[in-house]
Amino acid sequence: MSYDAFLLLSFGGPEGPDDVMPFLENVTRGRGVPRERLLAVAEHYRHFGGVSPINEQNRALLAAVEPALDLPVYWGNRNWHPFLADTLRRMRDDGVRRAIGLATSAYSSYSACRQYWEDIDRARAEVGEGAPEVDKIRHFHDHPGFVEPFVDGVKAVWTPGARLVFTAHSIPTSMDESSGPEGHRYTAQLRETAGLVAAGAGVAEWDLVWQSRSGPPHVPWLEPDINDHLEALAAGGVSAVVAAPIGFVSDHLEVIWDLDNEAAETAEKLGLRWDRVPTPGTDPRFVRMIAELVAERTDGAPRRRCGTLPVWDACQPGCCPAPVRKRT
Ligand SMILES: CC1=C(CCC(=O)O)c2cc3nc(cc4[nH]c(cc5[nH]c(cc1n2)c(C)c5CCC(=O)O)c(CCC(=O)O)c4C)C(CCC(=O)O)=C3C
Ligand SMILES: [Fe+2]
Repeated sequence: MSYDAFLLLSFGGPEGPDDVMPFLENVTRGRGVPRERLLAVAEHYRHFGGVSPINEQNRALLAAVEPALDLPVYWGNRNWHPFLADTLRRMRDDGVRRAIGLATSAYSSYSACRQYWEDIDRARAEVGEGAPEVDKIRHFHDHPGFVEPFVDGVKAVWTPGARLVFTAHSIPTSMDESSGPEGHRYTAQLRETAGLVAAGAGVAEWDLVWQSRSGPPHVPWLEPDINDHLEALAAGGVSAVVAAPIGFVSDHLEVIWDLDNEAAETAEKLGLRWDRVPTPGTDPRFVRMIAELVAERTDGAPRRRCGTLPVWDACQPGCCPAPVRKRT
């Protein structure tokens, strides 16, 4: 297949205090997130002047990727400027017919995968006539370019006797059940990545736990939460924790608030030594990975990967379906 552009697809984040509530309303529209949760998360953003680091991180990633590709690069978000529809309109005006897209999510699940396909469909419909076609790059949870930066991060702070704890964004258990072609692929991929990172760092024992739970309390989400897990570890006599947020590709707000602030505070209260491993960000191996993933699609380059779960280029229709939303 030949493509005439590369498109980075991401979540988006506010870039000032006035953006916070409109951004959060975009994220949560029709998703049954309680108002109190919304207001609490708005406070997290306000601690950073209403600016999420995610947009700057995506600009940096795009700048690093551009010289590694033979294609013009573009960037469009789900929830904030530059919105995907505006980007697709600009691409059409630049003469782009068919783009290869990379979402800033390594894993399966509605939020991390199918929802990006829906974003693309909606944005193309909004642009209408001449809107570029967009294909999406496969999950990369087991690509060495994603795994190795975490391995180095763990090694850099490892102390014998510490507990290695991997974290990822919690999702509703129903969303995990319908993730991937046979279900539960979100948790399966995360376990695979965790095992690969732990093995690379030479650590035998590790845990996979969850962070950043949203949604109403009566809806079950993946557990345990990192904070509850720290309590359990401390009660069991553990004295040091190394936390590796393998659910994310950059140190955005879910990392710098939910881990560096909340979980670090919990650890301090419990007398636990706490080290948090960086995400890949613009690590040269991660940047090279993106070029390799594009080459898989354009030149039929072999897939470089270290896991064994199946991966695929195009998602089948039943994969990661949108959650059934009850109207109340
Ligand atoms: C799986 C997953 C990822 C990882 C994959 C990926 O990266 O895509 C992720 C990433 C992110 N989540 C982010 C922010 C938020 N997520 C929310 C809410 C939700 N996340 C969900 C899932 C995920 N989210 C879900 C199922 C919801 C419930 C609402 C719904 O069904 O959609 C809310 C609403 C308020 C609240 O937290 O309740 C916010 C503000 C940011 C931006 C951070 C920044 O600004 O720096 C990023 C990268
Ligand atoms: Fe989220």
